[in-house]
Amino acid sequence: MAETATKTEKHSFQAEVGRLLDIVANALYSEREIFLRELISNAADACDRLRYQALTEPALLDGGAEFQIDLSFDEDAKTLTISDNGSGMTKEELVGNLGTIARSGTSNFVSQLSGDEKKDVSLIGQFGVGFYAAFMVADKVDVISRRAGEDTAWQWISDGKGDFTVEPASRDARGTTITLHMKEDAAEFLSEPRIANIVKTYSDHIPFPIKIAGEGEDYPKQLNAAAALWTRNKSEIDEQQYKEFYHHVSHSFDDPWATLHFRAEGVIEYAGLIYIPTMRPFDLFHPDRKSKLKLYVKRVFITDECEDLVPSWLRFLRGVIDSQDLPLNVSREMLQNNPVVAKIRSGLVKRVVGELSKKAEKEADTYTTFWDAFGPVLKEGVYESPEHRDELMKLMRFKSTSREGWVSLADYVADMKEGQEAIYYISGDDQDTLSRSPQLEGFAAKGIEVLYMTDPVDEFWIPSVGEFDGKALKSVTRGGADLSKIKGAEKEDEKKDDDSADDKAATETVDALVTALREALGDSVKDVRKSDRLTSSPCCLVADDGEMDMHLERLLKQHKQLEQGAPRILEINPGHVLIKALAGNAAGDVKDAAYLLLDQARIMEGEPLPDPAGFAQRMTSVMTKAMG
Ligand SMILES: Nc1ncnc2c1ncn2[C@@H]1O[C@H](COP(=O)(O)OP(=O)(O)OP(=O)(O)O)[C@@H](O)[C@H]1O
Repeated sequence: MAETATKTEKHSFQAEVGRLLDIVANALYSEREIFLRELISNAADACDRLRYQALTEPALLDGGAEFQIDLSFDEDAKTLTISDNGSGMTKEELVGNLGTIARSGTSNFVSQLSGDEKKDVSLIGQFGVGFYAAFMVADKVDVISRRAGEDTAWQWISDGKGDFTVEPASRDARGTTITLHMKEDAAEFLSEPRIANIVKTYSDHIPFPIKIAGEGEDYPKQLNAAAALWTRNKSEIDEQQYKEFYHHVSHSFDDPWATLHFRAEGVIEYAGLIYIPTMRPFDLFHPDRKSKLKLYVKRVFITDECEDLVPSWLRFLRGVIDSQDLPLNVSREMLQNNPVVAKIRSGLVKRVVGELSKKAEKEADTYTTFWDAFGPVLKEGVYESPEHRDELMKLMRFKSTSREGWVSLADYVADMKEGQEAIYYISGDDQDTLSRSPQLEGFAAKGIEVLYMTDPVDEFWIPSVGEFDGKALKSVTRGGADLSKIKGAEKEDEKKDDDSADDKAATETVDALVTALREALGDSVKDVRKSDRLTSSPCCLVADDGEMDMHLERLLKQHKQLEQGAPRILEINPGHVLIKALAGNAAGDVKDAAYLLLDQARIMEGEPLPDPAGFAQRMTSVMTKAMG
């Protein structure tokens, strides 16, 4: 930062802003007209913010309590101006808000931008470009802003190429004026019909008048309806208007998957216009898990940080709640543990869960797309809000070993094999790796469906629920798997015939091998036993009943929440040639083989080897012997 004699300060954009600006200027070319929607949206937010602040500090409104947004253009100078009398910004706010992307998770987001236009456009859709959209149409932008309650104004100027300057300026009253110096190829926007059309399309619902300057009696002419959309009758609102309001409140580009517009009347009174988005926002799993619903009181914006308004497992909802019962001067602190807010919350949850249940049944296809985006968040509700557990469990969908698409728990249960008493699942990081797990082999052979649990949250809700419809949820990597009771699709010739004399002898030698392995491995394992769940792999690891699932243990270790895991049970496949050969030689030294089997099972589990050097030595020795 350098200060010159004219008090002009030069600042560089945060690196992420630079990359974002490149993409905004180029990739979003076909949707350029949204620059105006973004700037009007910011102006409206600034008016909302000041209206709230003025509830406790009325002097902030000195100079005019009516809010409005003014547009004007000059064809000769090639400028378009958007001016508001909202909160305005201090010098620090100008530098901070228009030079960085302050939102959490941003660097992560920008690092995902690939330079591939198509992909980037959809990512930006989750993010919203906001103010930076100005550079889609302008090669220079200047912003003059004066914070309500302050005397000085500041001017911010940039060509969007890496840096910006800030210097003192003058402005008659509070608010912000943004002047866009339009690019040669953006002259089309310097026309009243074009501007009027864009405002009508995207910003009709903005609750403040948006006026365009001009000559004659009709001017300044109001271009929008300027009525809060949620206060209007459903019959007066078309789909496009609902969509545009969604874009405004959510700051995203996708379309809503569901729209709930309602009015609750009774003990308490409130209106709601709530949306379920189509796309997962990039910060859905940010640790603060905050909801972004906007709370209004009698049409005055209060806050979008009212955590009690909606449980965190519905934090993907966007939209507005407007209460008639809360006092206008409600402070954000008063909203905590507030009985009115609690009632709104419970009504809202009921409504949303009801809508989801309806859609799950009637629009099964789009419902699974919803589930794919937001299911992992809804699953949190199963253990956070036990009162909704039953309904939420019905809403759950899973990928499984037996089907292409998604399956509900009810459908899983309906398709269970004769003799099957549990709902089987396997948990891990991704379906592809899980599908190759040795523990699934016996289930696959019998055609028993196993659900994939690939969301970290699965490790929490499953133990808290334990069952569905009286059927226990059972991990295929934990406890004994007595599959013999289940009538499967196994081919006749693959069935074990335990009665033959040969097999009896084989069983005895395998038993001897189990004992030898147990001795060789000592405390490295909890036990060694014959497996019922393996068909083609020689061995695998499983957790004992009542012990922590192996995947959860790995997760906790990764997050340094657990130092030492419990020893596992090594299961061996009596039908495998390697095990048969070892069993024939059980009287010999099985130590190397025992550790190689154990390490192999660990590798398949994706677990680090505690003694990689020992593993390499044994491997080398076995290979040398095999070749010699
Ligand atoms: N007209 C304005 N008046 C006052 N503050 C403004 C105005 N325009 C922008 N700001 C400030 O600059 C910040 C950044 O704006 P920007 O549009 O980039 O992001 P945003 O509105 O927070 O979110 P999004 O990127 O999703 O639009 C705003 O949060 C606001 O604090």
